[in-house]
Amino acid sequence: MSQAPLLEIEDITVTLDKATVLEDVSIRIEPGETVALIGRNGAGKTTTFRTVMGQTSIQNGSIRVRGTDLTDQPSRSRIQHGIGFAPEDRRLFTTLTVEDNIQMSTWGSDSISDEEFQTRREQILDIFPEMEEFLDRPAGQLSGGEQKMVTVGRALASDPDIVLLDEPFEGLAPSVRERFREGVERIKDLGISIVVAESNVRHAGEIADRGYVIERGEIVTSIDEGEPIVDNTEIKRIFEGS
Ligand SMILES: Nc1ncnc2c1ncn2[C@@H]1O[C@H](COP(=O)(O)OP(=O)(O)OP(=O)(O)O)[C@@H](O)[C@H]1O
Repeated sequence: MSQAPLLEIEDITVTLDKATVLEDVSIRIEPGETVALIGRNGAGKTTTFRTVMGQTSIQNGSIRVRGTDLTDQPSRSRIQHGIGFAPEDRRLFTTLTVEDNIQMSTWGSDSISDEEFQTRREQILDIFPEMEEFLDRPAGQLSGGEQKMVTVGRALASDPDIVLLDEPFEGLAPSVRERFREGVERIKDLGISIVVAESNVRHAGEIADRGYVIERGEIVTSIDEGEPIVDNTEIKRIFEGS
């Protein structure tokens, strides 16, 4: 019998304020993969991630991690099952230090001891050594790029098997973006699966093994490993109108 996928989003439909924002969205992620969820602004990427994290109510469908159904579980349980999330809007506690923001994500978790957290902390600083410089500063005093770094660090603190990165490169200066790309490569090297939401096709093509294309809340095509992302026909239609 084949093993259940690491993350399986099956036929999810989400209605917000009477509008259907996601319709029958299905995505499967296997261990160690980096997969892009590509779509224009408003296509439904953030809502997909928020639904995986239990932050929206779901009309239909299921979310499973290694075959365990988490559809009705709270966000905390999803984190404990190994899903980390770096939201686009960051959601940091601006008056708390970076260190506290990161450690808070493990509060209430039975599965992470102080010792394990120290190991995670070292791993995070290994991925983004520059964070050492601002660990003691309130998160609200950091630049946008630094704050993004903290959200990724926070997503890694709970020892995830998979992280959801929502537009991690958006708004970053080219040099900072390059640092982020290196950071993402390090996360991959740790064997952590990544789902990256991207409205920038080139960025998606640079880091993802394969992809799903989302348009108006529906997955319109998937791009297999080895197939070019940037030159995909549906991508061209959506992004270039050709
Ligand atoms: N709370 C809400 N109530 C009603 N509609 C919503 C709500 N949240 C999102 N939407 C709508 O759902 C659609 C998908 O939004 P979503 O944020 O998931 O898109 P996205 O692909 O992540 O784009 P972006 O990167 O611009 O956030 C949009 O049309 C948006 O206006």
